[in-house]
Amino acid sequence: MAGLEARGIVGPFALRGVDLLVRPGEWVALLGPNGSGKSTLLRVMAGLLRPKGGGVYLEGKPLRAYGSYARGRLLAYLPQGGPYPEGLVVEEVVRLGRLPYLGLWGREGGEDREAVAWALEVAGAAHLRGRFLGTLSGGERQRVLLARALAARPRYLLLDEPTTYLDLAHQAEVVALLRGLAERGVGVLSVLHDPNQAALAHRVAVLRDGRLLSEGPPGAVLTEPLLRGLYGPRVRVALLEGRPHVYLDG
Ligand SMILES: Nc1ncnc2c1ncn2[C@@H]1O[C@H](COP(=O)(O)OP(=O)(O)OP(=O)(O)O)[C@@H](O)[C@H]1O
Repeated sequence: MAGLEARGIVGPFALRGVDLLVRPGEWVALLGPNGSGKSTLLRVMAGLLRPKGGGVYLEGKPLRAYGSYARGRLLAYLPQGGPYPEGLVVEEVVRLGRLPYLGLWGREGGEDREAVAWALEVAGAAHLRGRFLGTLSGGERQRVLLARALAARPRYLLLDEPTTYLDLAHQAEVVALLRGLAERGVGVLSVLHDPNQAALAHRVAVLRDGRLLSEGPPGAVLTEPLLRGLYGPRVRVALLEGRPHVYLDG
């Protein structure tokens, strides 16, 4: 079956039985309070953490049955924090994203160079290509790491808070990019804290205390009762052009 699927994930840490399916061609935003298990779920779905119960399936096959290069060609993961390869030049960092195609000693071909150039361009990092990663601002670095994930041209993209460190204009660009990638067939799962960014996704999944509280189209999930339950009684939701717009009263 097409898709990246978490089935009955229990543990590690907070997760208490989570089912989530990300299909090619859709962007799912994962929302939830601090400590609810979002990053843990993403790392489990990227194959970086082993669940205590349940399993992850990539295109119908258990994720752990894939070798790391085969998995890396299908699925890319953008972590929330470091460590960062600070001593590398941006272009080298992004080329690391091609590792699943090259192996450790592989020779780079035209397709690899094209993918790196494309990823730098769409992540808005092409002008940084000659800079050392360690000299960049937080937002610039974030765009380079996004480019590294894109360079694999993955079928599934898992992103942990991809808009952190970005200024307002770049946040909007990344959000538009996620939607655009999904529209070109990529399955995107992104942890986001801003419900107004999540409102632009095709589907929103909400985690609380390690369980999936709600899942569906943004208009059905991002309601006042649900958001007040998560973030307190001051939350208000207005509809702007048919989409929920979330703000705090007073
Ligand atoms: N390595 C670890 N060892 C022990 N507990 C951990 C570990 N990693 C995460 N946890 C715990 O698991 C729970 C979920 O953490 P997780 O990082 O998945 O939450 P989150 O929803 O991504 O939070 P945030 O919004 O703050 O990033 C937290 O209570 C956290 O303390």
